Amino acid sequence: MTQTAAIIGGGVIGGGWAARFLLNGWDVQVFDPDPDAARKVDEVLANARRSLPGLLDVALPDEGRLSCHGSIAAAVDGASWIQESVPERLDIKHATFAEIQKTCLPQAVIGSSTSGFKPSQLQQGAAAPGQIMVCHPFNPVYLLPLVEVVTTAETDAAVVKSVKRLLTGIGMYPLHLKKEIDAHVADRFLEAVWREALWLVKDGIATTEEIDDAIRYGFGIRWAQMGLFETYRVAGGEAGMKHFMAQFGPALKWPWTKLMDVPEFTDDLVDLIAGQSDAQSGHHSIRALERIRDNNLVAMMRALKAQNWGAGALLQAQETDIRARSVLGQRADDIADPSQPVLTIHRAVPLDWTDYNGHMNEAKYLQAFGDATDRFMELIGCDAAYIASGGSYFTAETHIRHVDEVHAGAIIDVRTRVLGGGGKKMHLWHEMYEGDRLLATGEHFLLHVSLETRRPSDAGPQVDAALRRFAKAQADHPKPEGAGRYVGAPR
Ligand SMILES: NC(=O)C1=CN([C@@H]2O[C@H](COP(=O)(O)OP(=O)(O)OC[C@H]3O[C@@H](n4cnc5c(N)ncnc54)[C@H](O)[C@@H]3O)[C@@H](O)[C@H]2O)C=CC1
Ligand SMILES: C[N+](C)(C)CC(=O)CC(=O)[O-]
Repeated sequence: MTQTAAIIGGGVIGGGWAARFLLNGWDVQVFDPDPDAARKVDEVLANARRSLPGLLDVALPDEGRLSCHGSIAAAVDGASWIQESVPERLDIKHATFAEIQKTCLPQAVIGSSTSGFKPSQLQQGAAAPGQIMVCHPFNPVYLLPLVEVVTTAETDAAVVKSVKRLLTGIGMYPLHLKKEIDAHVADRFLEAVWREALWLVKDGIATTEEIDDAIRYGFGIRWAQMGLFETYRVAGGEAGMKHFMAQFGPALKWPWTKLMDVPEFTDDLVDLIAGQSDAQSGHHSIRALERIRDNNLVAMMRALKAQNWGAGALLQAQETDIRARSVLGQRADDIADPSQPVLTIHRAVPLDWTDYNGHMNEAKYLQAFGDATDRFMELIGCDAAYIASGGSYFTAETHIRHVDEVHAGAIIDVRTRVLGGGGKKMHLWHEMYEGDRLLATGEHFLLHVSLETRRPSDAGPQVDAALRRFAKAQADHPKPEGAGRYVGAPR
């Protein structure tokens, strides 16, 4: 059954939460008193639609329904998750919780996006304190997985368990903190770095752009994949962490830092920072910067996914879970009617698959058809275990016809037919669609090989039988239009 999330406050963060829930199949009900809020949420959603679905190599569930409401009571009606993202002021947050708790479901989770307040502060004076907890996300909420979950003694352990399950289900990484503290964990780092950067600008040591360069050309990339301690462990060389600490620990006491002071936010300092920031990035609109940021995040996260590491390992796990629950997790025996083409790919076109022509690059058609072949091999039993036992298929010949273009974010399906197969041979026909629009066809001839001799060999009996079952059941279908075509054939 579709679940409903209420988003109270639809600004930068509320809009991001709305997109995260919606694109993971939840219905979303928004309340925000700003008359412009629906437009802003729509704009965030448009950016999310072009970036989030393509993170995975399998489609997310169908998008839920979005509605905007004129009161908190209407927005929280029937919601099992309520995410508060109103401005960072305790009095506004308290008034919002009081209004929510007048009518919300008693079992609903009330998560607060607060960047700094402790959950015990949020719970003060609440009708049901145990229902309120910190669920602190990171911008853009629809792409970044981290959520700091901070609870108090009032919070039921079973609720925490269900909160973690629900957040994991929408592709997030709940980090449950052992103790509450002002600004949780991640914002304490960010504040420390920000404070130091402000001094560097104020003292004329570096501009905003130079500081950003110091991060993005170096330790920023390093942190994204290993964090702080794992990075420093490696930096200690063979002698490891203890050596690293012995060598660099004393430096912490040298005057390298002004971390304990905060520069005063005088008009001069604000103008200096804002002016440098305008010079650095003012030629891009905020929405354009968001799109640049999202393109980069998607490319980096997909690179981490290929390595099954860090945030990428989380994507792998989500993808495995979605596949297992869909027809893409089927084996040949699960398919009652083998006479029909088999769905082998159901996914969104990722941002990093598009090119200078603004559409899916030709190389990615081969990628998608290659993935469809891999999926079909798995379906007939040529899976990781079979390959480890020494047999596999190598592609000998490929012919792709590009019929129509497709853009980032579109959901594409590949349906696969067997034109022939058995013994050493497998002849596949892939058709790629967006809805019922044919985008491309791929004809692929593969040979079964022994991975030991690297020479053609007959497929194992179970793989062979499964392949022949499809080939026989589909043999009476007319030959697909375009099959056997070659580049010089008359048009
Ligand atoms: N912007 C950021 O980078 C991050 C912000 N947060 C936290 O998220 C929360 C929201 O921050 P932003 O989205 O950045 O602020 P924002 O200013 O973009 O959005 C706040 C929204 O709340 C609405 N609002 C004001 N009073 C309201 C009320 N009584 N009921 C419902 N809506 C109301 C406003 O109209 C506005 O659309 C804050 O607690 C902030 O600390 C958390 C992570 C990152
Ligand atoms: C600046 N900030 C404190 C609102 C930042 C956050 O809370 C998290 C983020 O997205 O950086």
